[in-house]
Amino acid sequence: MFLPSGSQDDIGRVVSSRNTVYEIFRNVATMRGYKEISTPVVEYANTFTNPYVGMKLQEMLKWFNGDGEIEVLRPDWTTAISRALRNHKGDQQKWAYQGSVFRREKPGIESRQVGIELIRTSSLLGESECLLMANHFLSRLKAKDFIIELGHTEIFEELSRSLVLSEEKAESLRLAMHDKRRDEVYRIVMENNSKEAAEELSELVHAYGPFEMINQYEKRWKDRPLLLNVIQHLKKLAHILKESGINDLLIDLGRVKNLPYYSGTMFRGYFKESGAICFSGGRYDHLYDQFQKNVSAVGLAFDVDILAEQLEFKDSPKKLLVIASDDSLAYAEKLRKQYGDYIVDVRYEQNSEAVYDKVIIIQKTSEDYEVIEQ
Ligand SMILES: N[C@@H](Cc1c[nH]c[nH+]1)C(=O)O
Repeated sequence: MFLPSGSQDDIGRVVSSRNTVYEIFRNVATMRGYKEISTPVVEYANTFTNPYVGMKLQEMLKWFNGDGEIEVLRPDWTTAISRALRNHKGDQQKWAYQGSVFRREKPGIESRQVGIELIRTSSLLGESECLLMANHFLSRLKAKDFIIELGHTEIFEELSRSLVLSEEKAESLRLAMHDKRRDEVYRIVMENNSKEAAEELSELVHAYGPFEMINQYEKRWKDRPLLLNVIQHLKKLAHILKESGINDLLIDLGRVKNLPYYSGTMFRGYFKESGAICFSGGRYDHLYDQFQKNVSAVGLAFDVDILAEQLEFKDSPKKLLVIASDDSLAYAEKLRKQYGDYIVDVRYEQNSEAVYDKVIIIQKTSEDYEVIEQ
């Protein structure tokens, strides 16, 4: 009644967990040489809907401004950052950000992200840094049970290149690939009378599993230079990850892009137990074309809400309750020094809800203060 549907207040643990995620992210990003960047929450819709980006206006939170232009709440950091950095001079390659994005398709509308964007790096350096940073950050969050999935936009693009499909049909095909509906993929492609493509694409739906599966496809595509190149690139990337101790890798060679601007390697991180996606990203070398700039770029964003959910507070400090009065507030403040490693809560009476490791009462005597431990 007081809040629009999709908006909500949060209290206590969930807020603390998110803030812990933000803090650890900032620390890891700083220590890896990232520079922080922030962009406004309100932008022009066209920044995200223009053909270079291709996001859908229907999914954005939007309104008309006084001049009749459509403005939106930031639906995507990557696009906003490319706009912000389009004329940036200097050699900084690694950028880090934190804040909300707003998309209608997401339950809750607002989702909190922390993320990184790397520009003008060689492709292996940029992609491996994204995933090594993800591993570093998730380890700092003590989130060990995750798995990384690698995919590449060019496999589906190459195998469907020869098809002549209306925009609508192309979208249905992409959707069927995304949902792994093999029969539907076969049916749509057969409408095009392309038996070979229908077989290849419907088989691609199942090119999903442990990373080692990639060797099969390396053999299968040995005479197809473009596909072979993609496979060898993914193998090199996986090799760097494995050498760095990251062994839980999957491939999804049939993956289609979840954001229109991806052009190359894509990656996602899943929690094994819940299957929740904790990060998602990829290469987008053509996003800067809209500014007549040729900039290679790759990045990923972490879902703060998902990360915060699985955070455990193992070593939270002990709690002290100081019961004071109007006369002893200044004295109670002094006690904080003495109990430097405690969480110190000053109140006038007991708290019926919280549990404390220690409770002390300050009583003012005629001369001084008396501290009584309970
Ligand atoms: N902006 C993407 C993540 C990403 C960052 N950089 C590249 N991709 C998302 O919201 O899913």
